[in-house]
Amino acid sequence: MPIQRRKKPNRSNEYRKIKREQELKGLEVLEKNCQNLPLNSEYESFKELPLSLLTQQGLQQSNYIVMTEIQRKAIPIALRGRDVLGAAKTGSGKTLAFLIPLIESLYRKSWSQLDGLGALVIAPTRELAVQIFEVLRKVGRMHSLSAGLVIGGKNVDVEQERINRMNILICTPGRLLQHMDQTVNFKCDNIQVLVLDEADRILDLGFEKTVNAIIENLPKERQTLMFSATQTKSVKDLARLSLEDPEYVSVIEDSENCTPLSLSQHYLVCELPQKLDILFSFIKSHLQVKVLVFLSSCKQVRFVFETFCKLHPGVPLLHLHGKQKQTKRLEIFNKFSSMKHAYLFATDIAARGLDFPAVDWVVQVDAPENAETYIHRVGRTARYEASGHALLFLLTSEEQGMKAALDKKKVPIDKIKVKSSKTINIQKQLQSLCFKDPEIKYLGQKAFVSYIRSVYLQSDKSIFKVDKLPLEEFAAALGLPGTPKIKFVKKSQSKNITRQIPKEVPEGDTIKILKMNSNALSNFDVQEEKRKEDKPKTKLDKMFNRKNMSVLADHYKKLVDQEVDNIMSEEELITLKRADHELSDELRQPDREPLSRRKLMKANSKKFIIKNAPRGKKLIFDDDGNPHQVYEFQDEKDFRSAGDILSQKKEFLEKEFEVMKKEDITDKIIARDKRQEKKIKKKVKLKEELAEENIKPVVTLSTTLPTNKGFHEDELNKNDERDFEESSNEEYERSSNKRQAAYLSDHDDLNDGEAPINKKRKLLEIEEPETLEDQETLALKLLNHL
Ligand SMILES: Nc1ncnc2c1ncn2[C@@H]1O[C@H](COP(=O)(O)OP(=O)(O)OP(=O)(O)O)[C@@H](O)[C@H]1O
Repeated sequence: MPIQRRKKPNRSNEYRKIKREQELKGLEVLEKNCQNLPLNSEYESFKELPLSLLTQQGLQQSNYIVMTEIQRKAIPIALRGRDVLGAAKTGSGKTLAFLIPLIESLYRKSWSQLDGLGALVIAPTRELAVQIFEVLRKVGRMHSLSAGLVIGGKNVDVEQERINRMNILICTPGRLLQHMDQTVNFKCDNIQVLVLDEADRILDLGFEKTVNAIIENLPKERQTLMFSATQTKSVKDLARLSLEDPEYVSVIEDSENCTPLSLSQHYLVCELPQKLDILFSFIKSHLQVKVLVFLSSCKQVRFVFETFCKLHPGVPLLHLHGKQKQTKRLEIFNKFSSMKHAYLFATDIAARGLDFPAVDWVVQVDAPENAETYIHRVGRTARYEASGHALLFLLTSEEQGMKAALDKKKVPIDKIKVKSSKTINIQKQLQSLCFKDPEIKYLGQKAFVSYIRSVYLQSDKSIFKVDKLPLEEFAAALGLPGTPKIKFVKKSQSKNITRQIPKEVPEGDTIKILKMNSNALSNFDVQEEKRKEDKPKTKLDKMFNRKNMSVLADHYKKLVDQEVDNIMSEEELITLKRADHELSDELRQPDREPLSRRKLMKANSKKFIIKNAPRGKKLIFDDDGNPHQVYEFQDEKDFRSAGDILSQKKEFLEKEFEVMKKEDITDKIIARDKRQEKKIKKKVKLKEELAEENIKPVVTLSTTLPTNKGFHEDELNKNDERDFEESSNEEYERSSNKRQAAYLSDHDDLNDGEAPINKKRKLLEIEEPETLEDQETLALKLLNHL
């Protein structure tokens, strides 16, 4: 009797099974508790909520114990799976209010890497996305979910490789849409939770179309959470479209004002030329503090930063704006976060969501575009339970309009007076800096133009009045020897100028300029009379118009000749809202003016053609003989600023290794195809030769011999083909495995299963010939055999 073996109990398997059952039971209970969570209870701490142990541990280790008001109200609703539209003051903890439900939702669904992307968080700026990512890393540290940051400014290929492995993505809208369009296998059809942080800003930045396109790519059955400190009509419109029966949670409406109670807010009224004197005096009298200073454009920020650094105020100065490289921006963000006493000059890039710890003051040297931006800017101080101060500089012409806008938004702000006796005048120092350093002068000119333009572009004309600005005095206050040329022309003349929009401008931007001209040019237009300017008037103008002049000529050209270009390149302007963020690179062809006969003849003259013929470009050839532009190669300064040499080298080698790997695969495929082609040719030739000698070829895999009687030639050929297919599929792994062939004489009997050698048959096992040597050996063997 056969002995029946008893199966050994596999302890680890059983243990795992029991554990899994317990986990599932735990998840069921958690789900039930969430669904039955009473919403009107006054929860105080996170412990009172039905959260997973892993989240509880993450919160505890990050010192998040007691909930803030928005967390108390929003988290229970979101845990029940409802959509939430949340509004709460700056610094009140909205980030956790959406991150906790997001993590818990995926956890309760036992989300794993196999399930793919489960949650998306969209933020308006890269810095904010990085910050959210850091909070997620802190509170989600005990979970095994994978999370990635998709924010642009980095290599798309690297992101493309990793993006498909993520469960949670924190991203900026443009880059996310780019991946949706370009990344193979990037799937969003399993998304469970979508978060839009600072939704109003996303829309303000002109990302409405992008967000709509993203939402269209997401499954309808999902939870959507939208948060901001300010809610605009456009957010409510978006909420109506993308949220399903949302719960509106607001802790602003209940309170008397919409800024933190621990924030003291003041404004002062001054004239434009006094602004920098007052700012410098403020810095000199507040050295032991951490201050965020807002200015209206990148050029303003750069000029104030560069000049104030040279004036040595006695406190570290930093600057942050959108024209800096991403790595630099993050470096400054981290540096300012870690510093105790410092001044950061910034554009509105730092206005939203950023959580710099312990900022004492927010000083707004240039007025915000509206009350919402004011609320977000001052929200960088007095965060969570800290206190803070805010100071706003207003021009006399701005006071009434801005005060009314702030009152309407319930912003408690008091007026203070500036003691002129205590103000330090820095005009002479700035003049001397501009005189000594053309770069500073150039920056000053650009700062001047960009400020005037930013005022001109503001949409709220009840606050911003460009015609009230004292231009000459302002230029002098910046230390400039003269007032940069910004001509104000009448509306009719501006029409001509808009037709001369350069080719390179994308269609969206063109529309934007046209719109601006049509609604904002009732009295003035910040354009110069292009036609007149085309002809150099004075010797100086001629000199400046000559190419290859010093840097100043270019600066002059940029300031005077290319005002239109400048307007369009200034993306950082507060009110310059991008009309179209689609990834299309269609360019608009400008309308061209008809040429006169004289001009036409001139254009066709030989001299003109030779003079204007395209010049050859200097190219550098690499090792493979491919040409490159000289400036494709990075200059040393850029190279050094990109990080230390070793890590750059490592990164470079890794990238090149990836490229080599891909190239290797292509080479292998080409080589394989060539080999196969060669083999087929040889086989056909061999078959013909054998047919002449009355021998039939039978090709088998090395170990098997056919046992069926009556293998017809067709079948043999089929077998032959299949063999090739197998070989092609396994080529990479088994390219060294050689197949063997057996050649049988026509009257050999293969039927009876006996060893064919016993029969009167000629069996010869040889290796498939691959090289010339193999072929010679095969020919010899065949000759011997015959
Ligand atoms: N429950 C909590 N306990 C302790 N600190 C908290 C809690 N919730 C949030 N914070 C802290 O409060 C600060 C502000 O939080 P957060 O950045 O989420 O605010 P916010 O409402 O998103 O602000 P903003 O509107 O400016 O984006 C952060 O430093 C955060 O660590």
